[in-house]
Amino acid sequence: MDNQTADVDAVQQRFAQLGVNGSANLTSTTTTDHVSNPTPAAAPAQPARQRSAYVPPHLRNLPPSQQAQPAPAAPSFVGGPRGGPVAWGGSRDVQPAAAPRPDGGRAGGSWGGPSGGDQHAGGYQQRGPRGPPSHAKDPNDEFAHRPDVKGRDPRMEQQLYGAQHNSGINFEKYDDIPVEASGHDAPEPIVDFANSLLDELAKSNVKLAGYHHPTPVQKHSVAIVTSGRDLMACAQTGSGKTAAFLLPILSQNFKDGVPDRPPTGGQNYGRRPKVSPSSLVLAPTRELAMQIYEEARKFAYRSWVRPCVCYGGQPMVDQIRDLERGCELLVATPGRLVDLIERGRISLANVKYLVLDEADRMLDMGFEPQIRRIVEKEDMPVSQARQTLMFSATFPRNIQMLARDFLNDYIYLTVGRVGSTSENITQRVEYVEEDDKRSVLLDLLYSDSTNSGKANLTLVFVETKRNADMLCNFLQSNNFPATSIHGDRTQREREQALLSFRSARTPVLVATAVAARGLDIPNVGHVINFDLPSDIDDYVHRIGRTGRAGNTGKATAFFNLHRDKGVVKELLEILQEAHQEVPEWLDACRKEAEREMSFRGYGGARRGRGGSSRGGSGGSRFGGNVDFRKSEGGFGPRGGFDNKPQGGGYGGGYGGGGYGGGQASQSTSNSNNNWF
Ligand SMILES: Nc1ncnc2c1ncn2[C@@H]1O[C@H](COP(=O)(O)OP(=O)(O)OP(=O)(O)O)[C@@H](O)[C@H]1O
Repeated sequence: MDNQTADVDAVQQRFAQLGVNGSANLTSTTTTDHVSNPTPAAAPAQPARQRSAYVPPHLRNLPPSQQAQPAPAAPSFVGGPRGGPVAWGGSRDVQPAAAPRPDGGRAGGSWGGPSGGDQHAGGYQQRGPRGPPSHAKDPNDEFAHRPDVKGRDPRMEQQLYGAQHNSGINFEKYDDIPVEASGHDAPEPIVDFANSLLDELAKSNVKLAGYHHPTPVQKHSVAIVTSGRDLMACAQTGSGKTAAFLLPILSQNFKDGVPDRPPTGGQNYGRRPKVSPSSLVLAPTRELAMQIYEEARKFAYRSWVRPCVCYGGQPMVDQIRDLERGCELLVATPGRLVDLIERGRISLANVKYLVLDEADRMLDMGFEPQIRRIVEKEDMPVSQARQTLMFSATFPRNIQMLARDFLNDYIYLTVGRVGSTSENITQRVEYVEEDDKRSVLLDLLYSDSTNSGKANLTLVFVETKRNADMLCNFLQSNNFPATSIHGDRTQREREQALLSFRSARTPVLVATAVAARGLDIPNVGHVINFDLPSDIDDYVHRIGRTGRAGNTGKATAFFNLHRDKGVVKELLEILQEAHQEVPEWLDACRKEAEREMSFRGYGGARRGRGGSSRGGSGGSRFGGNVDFRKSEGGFGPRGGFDNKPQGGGYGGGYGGGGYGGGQASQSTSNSNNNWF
């Protein structure tokens, strides 16, 4: 038997063991054909089909006698953990035990963690006896004249900036995206980093990070924040929002100079002093918090600003120990931060810069009480005495209400249409019945692995934790190296799964919505919505895990009318908005769904939102690309609003259910526990 035949046999055996039943008509078509063109009428009521053994796409058009004959070599993923290929048919051991440590060997996986030695950009010189020696400053150093800037540390630079993934492809195309900044006296955007008002150390770190041009959101945000204004910014996924808030804040920190107070905040009535950061970033998920923290380390390099991160699922004692070594910029999830405040370990009295990243997600996850407590009921300075920034790719109206309470005379910045998807992502929607989903998924994974010449990672989203485990097991049992991430896995397991995925050891990650937001993983080439989410904003964030920073990516959604009719209208709008191909059957499904909903008396989209998730207009989701202050009383401090929480729905958009009574968080907090 020659090698090729052996490969094909191996592939055949793998698929033969699937226990996945392909339908009769599926076996005679290509991947695309069998899923994308059902007639709308036929789609909901598929005839009973005879089940047969799964036949991979490359063999489908051959007569049965040839189906076991030579075919393409077994697919492989290039770029395994040590740069070598990882064959699909390789080991089933998907544990990332010996994965490389891009962080230079910190404890606790790729995310490191406060307990894993001192990995802080600003902290390495403050280390105790076990740390490396301080790096003396070269007299020719460009910062030789600045006592607040430390010497260079090549090892640290390698750790922080070693693996740059910004390809720069299409990056300039961002300049075509329409930008709107509303609010009075919005400052002019910067043109480039070099000529901006950023502190010189910030500029130097930007260069080290490999950022040559600012993205549109960065151009505006740098100008707005350095001019001292509050900001609410909406920009597409992957468009550089993290640096858009970290850079100007750190730059302001550098300009402000080392504060004239002890790094740990001073008096605490005989107890250990409280940690008292000057910048606080709140993020919804642990993984996102870690990611922001890692970015902060890049931009804080050589400075006195020491970033720290705190999130649940990790021993509090380690985090406290790390905080006590000094913390000027704290990235935290709201729950853990409240715990630390309750234990008297953190004071917010010195906060000058407050950021809420993915604020809408935090509300959806039920964090509104914690956020309001942190911002309004502890010792944080009032909005006029701090700068507050809110960032997200989507901005439902309830978030605008939060902005009204937290922000002061802010600029509302939209880059592109709010909630739109990047045109760098090619989106496809395939009609797939529930029973066929696994089989179609295998087709897609198989064809990706044969077509792609580079290390492409695939992220598969499902709705429930249980389904994530089951699908992951299914893929593993078919020799597709996969791992999973969801809320029932321990933090360590979650971090290991991400590390394993990032390093392409397991190039398929099955995830619930816990991985939908903010995660920035290079080389995610394909996002598959195995289950479409019930909220279209989640769709936008999920597919935004690919096509980031000007790179291209693709997204495939499995749609069927039985399950997904609630999102069909908004999905269609998103496709049109991003100039994507809209299958005719999808439009027919929309009509069918609308007919059914009007028959049942639905007011609009699901979850009690009586209409669009933006603007509350009840119409198009893109009707709400507006600063709501425009329609409700103009700008200026507080925009002329009273500060009371809203009682009922907003403009008819939120009165129907989950968002009534100002309790947006509670209506969906359970879903966080059960689903993610
Ligand atoms: N000016 C820039 N030049 C080159 N790369 C950049 C620039 N700004 C950001 N990036 C890179 O782009 C990627 C995406 O950035 P980031 O994670 O901040 O996006 P985002 O807008 O926050 O996305 P999401 O909405 O999904 O959270 C990151 O890898 C980041 O390092």
